[in-house]
Amino acid sequence: TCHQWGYGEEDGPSAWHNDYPIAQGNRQSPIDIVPTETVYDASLAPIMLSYDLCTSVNISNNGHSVVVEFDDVDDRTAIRGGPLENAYRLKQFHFHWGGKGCHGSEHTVSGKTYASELHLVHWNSAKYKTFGEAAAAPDGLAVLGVFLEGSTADFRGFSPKCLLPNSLNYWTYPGSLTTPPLHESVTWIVLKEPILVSEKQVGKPPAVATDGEVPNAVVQRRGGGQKRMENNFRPPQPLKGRKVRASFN
Ligand SMILES: CCCCNCc1ccc(S(N)(=O)=O)cc1
Ligand SMILES: [Zn+2]
Repeated sequence: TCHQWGYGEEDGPSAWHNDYPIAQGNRQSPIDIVPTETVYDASLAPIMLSYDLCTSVNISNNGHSVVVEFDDVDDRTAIRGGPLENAYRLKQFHFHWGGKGCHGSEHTVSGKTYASELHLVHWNSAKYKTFGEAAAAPDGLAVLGVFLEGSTADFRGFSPKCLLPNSLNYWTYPGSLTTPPLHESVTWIVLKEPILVSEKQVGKPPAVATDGEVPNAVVQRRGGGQKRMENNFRPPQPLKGRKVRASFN
């Protein structure tokens, strides 16, 4: 069978190891972040985001999420500092969400789930020539995770900068893609402070699939061909001895 995966009963996270054995690897994501078990590392630099000259090129529903892609021909739009040794170039951002109520984030904080989680995906353009190459390398990607919870928030323009909270305090740990191919290539940087988005925005999944083309994330939804894409989050994975560092005390 070709690599069809989703979030349903048959093809969801508990089945992914059949096609992607790395699902049971030693640096899988997401994880449950337990603040009292994190280690404050004073040598961790602040993260620096240069998103001012970012050029989004498209938005698409890939059957697993809504993805906004960026023009990544140069380091204009990049993340630096933090646990990173050089600039990582912004490739895309996307979201993970639930259905009703407050579960939907991938990372959890002492078991607390948020309504949704934004992932800003960057790749190590200093060491690799393409995103695909970087995505398979242990130091290839850096994903900035931002929790979203309910109320109303500004959403002017499309600069990812307006999607960020006031504080850039973060946790960081070595992990993986949270969807197949689950490559263990991600340095995760998860911001502690959530941003606020409106209940109706988070509760209501994005535009339904266009008629006829029903992405696989929708196909296995039971309840009679509902057109909603929801619950596209992977549950927390074993820490396997990894250290989670905090940039703040
Ligand atoms: C070489 C093919 C890789 C495509 N994979 C994209 C991708 C990017 C980010 C994440 S996430 N959810 O870990 O940020 C998952 C999957
Ligand atoms: Zn993601």
